[in-house]
Amino acid sequence: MTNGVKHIIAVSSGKGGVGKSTVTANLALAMAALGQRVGVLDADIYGPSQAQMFAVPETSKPRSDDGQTFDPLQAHGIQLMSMAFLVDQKTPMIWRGPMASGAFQQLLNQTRWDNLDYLFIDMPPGTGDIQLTMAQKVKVSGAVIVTTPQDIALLDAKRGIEMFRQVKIPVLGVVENMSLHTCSQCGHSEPIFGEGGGERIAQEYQTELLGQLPLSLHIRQQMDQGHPVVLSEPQGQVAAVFAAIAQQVRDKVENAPEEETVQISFGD
Ligand SMILES: Nc1ncnc2c1ncn2[C@@H]1O[C@H](COP(=O)(O)OP(=O)(O)OP(=O)(O)O)[C@@H](O)[C@H]1O
Repeated sequence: MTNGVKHIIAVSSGKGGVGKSTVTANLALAMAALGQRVGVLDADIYGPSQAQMFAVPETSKPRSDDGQTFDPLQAHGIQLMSMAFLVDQKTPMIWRGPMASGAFQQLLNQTRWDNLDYLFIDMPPGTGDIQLTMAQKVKVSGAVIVTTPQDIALLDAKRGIEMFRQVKIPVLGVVENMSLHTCSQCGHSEPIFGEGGGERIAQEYQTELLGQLPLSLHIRQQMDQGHPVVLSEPQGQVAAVFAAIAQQVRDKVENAPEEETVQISFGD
């Protein structure tokens, strides 16, 4: 077990830009609203965005009293660590790649998480080194797959589900983001990225559609300002969807049979 953490939940997407980080931040806050102690680890080395989403100033660095371990930052009641704190974002992508697994392990092992019930990991998109490192090195209670209903995103999401299955990490379900857009002027709703994709993929892989989130100007604006919608509109419809997703995640993890969370060994 990772020190100080009861359950690790990987939030993953096949394709970039489908809203994985937005879902991670809001889901973490929704889980905290259920009375759980929650942390977020931003492992998206190619575009760490959690610090911005939690309104943490760019210059913030985690404290290290002993030079070996880091204290996570605190934001909106969430313990936060990010690749962005360790890897200079001006370092070219091509160099960041090989550093990724090492930096990820460092974040996992050298962060002094304070008694967390849930640690949500914002994964880089795709099925690369970090995913494998995670599967090899830590016990993950489950993965949440984020996708838009668009065919191209679904195709990549399927690859993600298959990868988690192969490494024996239980897939807790699918979150369909940017499902429907309702025009703020005329009220007309349109499925800009297609319809029913999340449900189809959930059925195909015998998992569940955990929730559907609208494509909404408000979600984007609040996120950019560092006030995720779950915080800024706790009584709103979107917060209710996140609350329902958080409850399902908690129920699935807490009721999982012991063997489902057993880690396979790659014999490293
Ligand atoms: N439901 C939504 N409605 C409107 N905008 C959204 C929604 N979800 C996410 N966004 C916006 O889309 C952009 C991409 O979202 P986000 O960074 O969460 O995606 P990602 O999948 O984590 O991307 P990456 O793979 O690049 O890290 C952001 O500007 C975010 O505010």
